[in-house]
Amino acid sequence: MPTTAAAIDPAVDAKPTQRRLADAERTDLSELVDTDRYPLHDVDDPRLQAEIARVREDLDREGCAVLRGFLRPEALEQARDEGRELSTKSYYSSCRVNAWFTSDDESLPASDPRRHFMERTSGFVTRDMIPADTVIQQLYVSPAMKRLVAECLQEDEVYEYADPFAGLVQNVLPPGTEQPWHYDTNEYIVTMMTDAPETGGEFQYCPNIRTPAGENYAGVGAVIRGEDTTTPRTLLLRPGDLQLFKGRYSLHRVTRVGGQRERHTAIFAYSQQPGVVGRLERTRQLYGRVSEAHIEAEKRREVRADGLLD
Ligand SMILES: O=C(O)CCC(=O)C(=O)O
Ligand SMILES: [Fe+2]
Repeated sequence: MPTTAAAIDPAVDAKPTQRRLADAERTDLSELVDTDRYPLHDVDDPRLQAEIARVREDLDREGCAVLRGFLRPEALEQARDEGRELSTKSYYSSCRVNAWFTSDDESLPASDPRRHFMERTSGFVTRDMIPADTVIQQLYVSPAMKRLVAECLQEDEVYEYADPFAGLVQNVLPPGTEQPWHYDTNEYIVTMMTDAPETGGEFQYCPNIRTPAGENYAGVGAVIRGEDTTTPRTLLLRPGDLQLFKGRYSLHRVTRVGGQRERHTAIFAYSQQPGVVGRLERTRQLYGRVSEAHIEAEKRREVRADGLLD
């Protein structure tokens, strides 16, 4: 006769699991998020409305906003421990890049900022490696989180990436590494540090240093060469703060990490449309491998480029 766990110990049945799993129907994040300050389950709550209004203002003004103390202390402790465990699965790549990620152009004078190359080390743990019971995976898929991000960005809806790797990643910066000055290709990113280095690893940004009307090479060059130290702002970020950042026009970097401890940041990637999958070559470059989803998405793009289907 088969015996079930419940038959042996009735308490098991009464308390099936302690750990919550990522669930795209779960709106109540009160175990993880400081919902006294950010009552995510009720978008109409005046406390949340006030926070959203402030975030919108900050984003409009300087492309950067922070929801301080977003995680509850116990959830932060869990996220930090999970991040430390996950970091052993990081894929690292290093390359020399300029702020635009373009290749060297010898026709330009040596002093041009496009010829200023900096060492960039990326360490990433991809979504497929991040278990469903981790704090960051639970947050990423929750409708309450998506609603918050959509409200802050004044979008109707935001969606998880369909990309099996890139939707949620943990960014790992070991001591001695940095993310040099750059712009993002995404309109915005949502991030949360889960572990801070002992020294360095500071997020610095130059609000709207370029605009759709111009690159402002002179101004950008002065920052990149370290001649202009007054334009960059340093944002004090603490583990458990949620950051929204629009990086298309605001040059930014993470300074070199010092001390013994790594810097861990969760990056929550959302899009305006469902079904987003990253490009094949870019995926290989960033994560060292690709999935069937990337290969198939690339094939569909090629078909579309021919104009033969849809
Ligand atoms: O880790 C951060 O705080 C931001 C990193 C960044 O700029 C990026 O991933 O593009
Ligand atoms: Fe960036």
